[in-house]
Amino acid sequence: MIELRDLKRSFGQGATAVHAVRGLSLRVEPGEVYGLMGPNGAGKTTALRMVLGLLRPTSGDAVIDGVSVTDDPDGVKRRIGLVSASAGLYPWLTPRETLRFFADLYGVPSQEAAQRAAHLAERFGLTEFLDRRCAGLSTGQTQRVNLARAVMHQPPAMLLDEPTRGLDVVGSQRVFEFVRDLREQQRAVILCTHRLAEAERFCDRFGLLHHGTLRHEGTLDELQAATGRETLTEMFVDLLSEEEGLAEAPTATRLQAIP
Ligand SMILES: Nc1ncnc2c1ncn2[C@@H]1O[C@H](COP(=O)(O)OP(=O)(O)OP(=O)(O)O)[C@@H](O)[C@H]1O
Repeated sequence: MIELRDLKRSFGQGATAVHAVRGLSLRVEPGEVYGLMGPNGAGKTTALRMVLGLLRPTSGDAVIDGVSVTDDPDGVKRRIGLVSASAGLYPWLTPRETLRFFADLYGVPSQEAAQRAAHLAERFGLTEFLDRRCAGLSTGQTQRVNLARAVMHQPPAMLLDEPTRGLDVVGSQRVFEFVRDLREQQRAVILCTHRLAEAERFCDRFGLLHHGTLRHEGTLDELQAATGRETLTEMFVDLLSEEEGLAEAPTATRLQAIP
């Protein structure tokens, strides 16, 4: 399970401080895919970096599978897998070496690591380029190695940050299958993406983040009932328009903030 407890993070101090995350609380159960959505600058990356133990919260905590990130950031790293569009691979390693390297990093015994690597290579179609240097791989091939690498240590929690960015239809489809597998394997998943239509299809529940606070949370049905809008895109337009004083929708159909 992933639990964020009143997580806050500011950068700088005084009048020029940026309050990137202003008290974020949410819970993702095993087998649930949670879409953490928000416009540019909403605070998604800052929140994910805190959950990963890469950035210390100003206050609050994130608890992964019972382990607190503020008490035991290394323990949390062992329990989380990350897939990020911006995470590169070591160019001088091959995919085979990459999988073994990450297995070592997470303390997976070598015989088990070899078995998992073989299984994942098969599952993600890496076999034909398993011994080629990662520097020469295409974007789609790199992402397949990234997906395999992220689950080498079989973490109970997964963070997916723009996992389909730069991928073609086939590459994106592979990511969706990966997400389905994660759900079936009872992992708790947070997915951040700007591709709202994709998110609607693949997430069980959503949190709409804006200026570092969760403005709405629920299943798509619940969000539709609360906002009077059909799609996440319409909800986002409302959210942004509201802020800029451009909203023309009558009050009853405009978004209601979480108290
Ligand atoms: N290291 C930093 N120093 C100062 N400000 C920062 C830092 N990191 C993030 N911010 C600010 O915090 C706010 C939230 O940024 P963040 O990257 O978390 O947003 P995001 O929702 O991930 O945006 P995007 O969708 O564009 O990636 C932004 O105003 C950003 O400029």
